[in-house]
Amino acid sequence: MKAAIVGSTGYGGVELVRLLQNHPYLELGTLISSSQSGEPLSQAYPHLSHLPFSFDTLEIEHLCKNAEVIFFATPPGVSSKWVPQLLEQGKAVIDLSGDFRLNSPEVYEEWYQIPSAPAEWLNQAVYGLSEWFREEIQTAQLISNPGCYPTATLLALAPLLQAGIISASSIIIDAKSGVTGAGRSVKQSMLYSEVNENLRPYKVDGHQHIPEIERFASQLAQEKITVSFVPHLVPMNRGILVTIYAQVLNNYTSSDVQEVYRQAYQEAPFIRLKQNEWPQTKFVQGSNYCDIGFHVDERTGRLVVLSAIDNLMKGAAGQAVQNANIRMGWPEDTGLHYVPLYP
Ligand SMILES: NC(=O)C1=CN([C@@H]2O[C@H](COP(=O)(O)OP(=O)(O)OC[C@H]3O[C@@H](n4cnc5c(N)ncnc54)[C@H](OP(=O)(O)O)[C@@H]3O)[C@@H](O)[C@H]2O)C=CC1
Ligand SMILES: CC(=O)N[C@@H](CCC(=O)OP(=O)(O)O)C(=O)O
Repeated sequence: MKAAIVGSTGYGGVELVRLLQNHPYLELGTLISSSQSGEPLSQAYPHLSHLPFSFDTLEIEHLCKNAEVIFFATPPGVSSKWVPQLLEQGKAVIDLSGDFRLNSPEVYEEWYQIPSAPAEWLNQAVYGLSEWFREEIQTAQLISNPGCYPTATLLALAPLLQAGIISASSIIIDAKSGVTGAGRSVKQSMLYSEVNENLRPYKVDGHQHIPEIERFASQLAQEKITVSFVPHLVPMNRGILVTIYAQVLNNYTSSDVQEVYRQAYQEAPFIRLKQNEWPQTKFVQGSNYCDIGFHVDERTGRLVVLSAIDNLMKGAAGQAVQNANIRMGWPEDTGLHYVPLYP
């Protein structure tokens, strides 16, 4: 099956190129760039000079002719303009951007500060948090891939919220990300000299992933949830670590929490429950795993949960391929087998 990648000059896009090279059922049909069309892939990424691809222009007819599934790895506000036309042509679309993750145009415009896709299209999107929306993904025409922070956060929180183990009003999320999370476009704040030897909190007064986390946490818990969420930029390329604090209800113990996670994820090939060491970004680098560990602090009555992912893999391209696999009825881990890197 042929795939198109729109935004293939970016970090999410090039990670999809890496993954599709080793996918037995998906092949690269066309790589789209709005700024470098006609240029060889190797010009943007010299390490890929073995692949005989040049970038193509973004046109509906070209996409439809060269792909059955289309990945958008573009900044906010791009996919919402193109996806409705592709859906009308019967194509399957997996969108890595935030354009279809919220169900209210007003909420999207408040947090993203740009025009939203129309509500009718927002309502067609299925949220691609693979482990929790598998059934819906199987028949979706438009899969809205989750944000990187919401992926790490919701995978850690969902089992606890469903089991009613934590107080829904007590959730605090302390999140850290590597710099590839900000994309490849040039920004002064992302210069080496600005980022290196620095630990930077940002968007402390409101990050666009808050409404996404709250929407799906509330849906999974079946009650309204608000969270405190503070992201930080860490001087490393890849990786997200979130540390979540919440009040434990009814004196639930460590073994209760362990059992809740075990049951939730016993058939989830990419969730690893850590018992003998804490999750770390290095242990998931380049992989589609989400490593989860926890500690029930009996002294304070609080649960601390740690969740680590690679932002470009489980947080973006890896989960997008996992969703394509689920959608097409292939084994969920097709093309995602991982040979660990260390150091
Ligand atoms: N980086 C990450 O860890 C994660 C990113 N995401 C989301 O995925 C999306 C892609 O992120 P990322 O790869 O990091 O971003 P990058 O900035 O690295 O890449 C985005 C690409 O989109 C293309 N693009 C820009 N403007 C347009 C336009 N108007 N029309 C068509 N294409 C355009 C650009 O390519 P060109 O100019 O060549 O067309 C660029 O290469 C974003 O929405 C991001 O928020 C989600 C989860 C994690
Ligand atoms: C380190 C860093 O800057 N990360 C980005 C993640 C962006 C992202 O993935 O945004 P959407 O998924 O909502 O489009 C940020 O915090 O804005």
